[in-house]
Order: sequence, then C-alpha cells, then structure tokens
Amino acid sequence: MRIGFIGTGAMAQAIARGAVASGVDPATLVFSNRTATKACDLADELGATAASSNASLARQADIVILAVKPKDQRAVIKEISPIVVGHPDVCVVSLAAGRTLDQITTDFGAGIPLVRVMPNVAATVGQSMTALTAARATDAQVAAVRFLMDSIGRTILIDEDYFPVFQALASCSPAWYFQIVDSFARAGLKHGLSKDSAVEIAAQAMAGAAALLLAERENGTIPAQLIDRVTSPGGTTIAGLLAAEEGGLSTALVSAVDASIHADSHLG
Ligand SMILES: NC(=O)C1=CN([C@@H]2O[C@H](COP(=O)(O)OP(=O)(O)OC[C@H]3O[C@@H](n4cnc5c(N)ncnc54)[C@H](OP(=O)(O)O)[C@@H]3O)[C@@H](O)[C@H]2O)C=CC1
Ligand SMILES: O=C(O)[C@@H]1CCC=N1
Repeated sequence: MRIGFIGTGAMAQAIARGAVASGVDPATLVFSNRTATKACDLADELGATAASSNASLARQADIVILAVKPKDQRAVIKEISPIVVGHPDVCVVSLAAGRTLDQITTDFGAGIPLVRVMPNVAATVGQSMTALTAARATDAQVAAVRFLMDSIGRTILIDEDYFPVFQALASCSPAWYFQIVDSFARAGLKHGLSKDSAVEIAAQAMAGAAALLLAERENGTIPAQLIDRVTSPGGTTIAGLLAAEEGGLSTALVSAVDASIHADSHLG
C-alpha cells in the first residue's frame, strides 16, 4: 500500500517520520509540495520518493493525505479529482481544520472514500491526540489510516459532529497550554527564577500531571480526586486554586473552547 502526502509541512513531516519510526517501509511513502525542494528533502531524509506534481502523486498512492492548509485544499482537490474519482481503492485523507466530509465530497464532485483526521502539534514528538471519522471508506481503509495515526500518538474514532469540540480540546489546546506555561514562567521570573528554569519546571509539572491523570484514569480516577490529593487543608494549593478561580480560570477555559468552535464554523 502506497501512502502519498500532498503538502510536506509540519503535520505531514510529523506523520511521515512517526510512520517510518514505527516500522512503515519508507519506500511506500511519496511526497509532493508546492515548494518542491521541501518534498525532495523529506523524501531524501526518509528514503522515500518525491512526486513531480500532486497529480502524479495521486496516480501512485492508495492513500492520499491532503496535508495543506484549509484555504489551499480546494485547489489541490481540483488537481487530483480527475484521477481519484471513480477509483474506490483510493482513499483520501483530510487533515484540514474546519472542512467537513460533506464540503470535501462536494469539492470532489463525487462520493469518494474519505477519512477526516484531526491530529495535534505534539505529533512531532509522538504524543498527538488524534481523532478520525470517515465516509464511504472501507473498514480496511479506515484501519490503515488509523494505523498510520497510531504512530504519532493516541487515536480515537468519533462522530464528525464532535470534531469542532475535539479540535478545541486536543488540537488548539496545546497553544493554550503553552500560554499557561509561559504565564507560570512569568510568575517564576517575578519571584526570582530564570525564565528558562521556570519554563522547564512548569512544563515538567504539566507533563507529570498529565501522565498521572492518564495512568490513574485507567482505574476510574477523575481529575477532581487528584485535585483533592494535592490540596492540603489550609495549605498552599487550595489558596492558589481559589485565587485562580477568582480570576476566572474555569470560565475562561470554557469560553476559549466556545470561541474555537465558533471560529471553526467559519473556516470551511
Ligand atoms: N499545525 C497544527 O497544529 C495542526 C494542523 N492541522 C491541519 O493540518 C494541515 C497542515 O497544517 P501544517 O502542517 O501545520 O501546515 P504547514 O503550513 O506547515 O504545511 C502546509 C504545506 O502545504 C504546502 N502546500 C500549500 N499549497 C499546496 C499545493 N497547492 N500543493 C502542494 N503543497 C501545498 C505548503 O507548501 P510550501 O512549502 O510551499 O509553503 C506547506 O509545506 C492543515 O490543514 C491544518 O488545518 C490539524 C491539526 C493541528
Ligand atoms: O489554528 C488552527 O486553525 C489549527 C487547527 C487546530 C490547530 N491549529
């Protein structure tokens, strides 16, 4: 099975490197990119192939991954639809935020096998949380795409209706977590730490908290129980937690998710 990536930016690079690291034969990967040298460089790095055009790539691949920005997707679909339509053995995968299966199907002008995927930036370090949903793809095609995404982190199959909220919680939230760490680092700076140390300290605390939560979740533990484990009576954590809530922490995060869902509805 040959896998083609149209667009070799941050996401395509992460997925392709993850796939090769987890044992996918690089000879089965083919790349094309608007700036062709980028596709060639990635192909050289991995021992894969660069295609001379998006159309040439579509002729070679069983799975065609559209890894371009949402605004560039329609132009790519125009180039490849004459090749892909009418070949149900070819499955198209979209990474684009805000573009629904229906919108993509309309752009192709026919009901081709489609998988919509939403990874996140932590794919670069094999720690993505990735959602998948499909239309008309066979179980084998969905399984092949999921196998690929499993190589960059955790995956979940969800109904497409939940993509906007998933995207906020998993794909936008890394930027919000970076902002939170940056804010903690400023607090560290205020109290005499170097910014660099404060970033390391806050980021490791965040990573440790996430690892603990995911491990304990297996036993049914919920975040509130872990909060109770950290907060001593009359102690420092409860003082800080209440101050953060007074500053609107919970409502600010819910508003962030609402704003992201609203923005998503205007992307397609
Ligand atoms: N970044 C993220 O955190 C996430 C991104 N996504 C989605 O993933 C997709 C890719 O995002 P990302 O990797 O960050 O984007 P990048 O900007 O890093 O990469 C996009 C690539 O597409 C190439 N490109 C643009 N137009 C064409 C074209 N007509 N033909 C071939 N290649 C083209 C660009 O080429 P050039 O080198 O010439 O610029 C660039 O290399 C987007 O749809 C985004 O919504 C989803 C979840 C998270
Ligand atoms: O900001 C964006 O639109 C994309 C979608 C998810 C992460 N980045």
